[in-house]
Amino acid sequence: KEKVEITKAQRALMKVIVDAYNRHKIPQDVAKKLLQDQYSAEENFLLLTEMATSQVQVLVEFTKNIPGFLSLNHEDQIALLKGSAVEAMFLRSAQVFSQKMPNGHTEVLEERIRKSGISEEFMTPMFNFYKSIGELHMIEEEQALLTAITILTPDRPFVKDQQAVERLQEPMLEVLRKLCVLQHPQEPQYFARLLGRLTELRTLNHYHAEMLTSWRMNDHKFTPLLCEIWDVQ
Ligand SMILES: COc1ccc(-c2nc3ccccc3n2[C@H](C(=O)NC2CCCCC2)C2CCCCC2)c(OC)c1
Repeated sequence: KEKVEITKAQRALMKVIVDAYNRHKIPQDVAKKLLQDQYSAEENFLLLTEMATSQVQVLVEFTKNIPGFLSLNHEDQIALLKGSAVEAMFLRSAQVFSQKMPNGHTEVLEERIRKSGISEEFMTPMFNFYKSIGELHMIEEEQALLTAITILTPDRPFVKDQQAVERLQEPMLEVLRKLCVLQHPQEPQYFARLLGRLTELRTLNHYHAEMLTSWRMNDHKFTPLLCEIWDVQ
């Protein structure tokens, strides 16, 4: 039986990531807002673009706190952010959707999202992902590390020095692996399940631009930041 122990250095790395993650969590208010009222497709689209814009800004701040990130080649820093922003947004949405809510609230939230204006064909892949994240019952350390690992994916388009990114991602993967063994001793394959979610997350990337342009309304307006990050307009 492998005796797993998180070293002092690994605990310090985890603390840096979790503190940054908690400091840069956008307010959960989007779920509360959606539970309060029903909005038109136009209002929902505006809410999505506002939430997504602030989430990208928060993601940049979180990423700057990842040890070693600011020492990477500057073009590679941009390539990593651009390459992971949509995945980080869906990962955050899944965490918001899976958070503990009073009885029946998650069902109302799901209903509001289903009727928000997004076209039918994307509901299944999106909710399948949200539910598969929810089933993992991740602790915040796992959520924070998974977000950092998503950002530090070496094979994003246009990344020049992939080895430098691997050198940052590997210690995160090792801490997460140990954490999973310690947190879920009954589930030796838990870490593999967690990484499997990252593969599912990449498929949402493919749907993303079409989810936006097919939103049930005319004249989809995006903020300049979202035009940079999303493949729209
Ligand atoms: C591209 O298509 C879509 C479709 C749905 C969502 C989504 N899934 C959600 C699950 C839980 C709560 C909110 C959720 N959202 C939108 C939102 O506000 N997402 C925020 C993005 C930044 C990080 C926090 C969540 C809602 C959907 C209902 C209409 C208003 C926007 C989504 O979030 C990427 C993207």
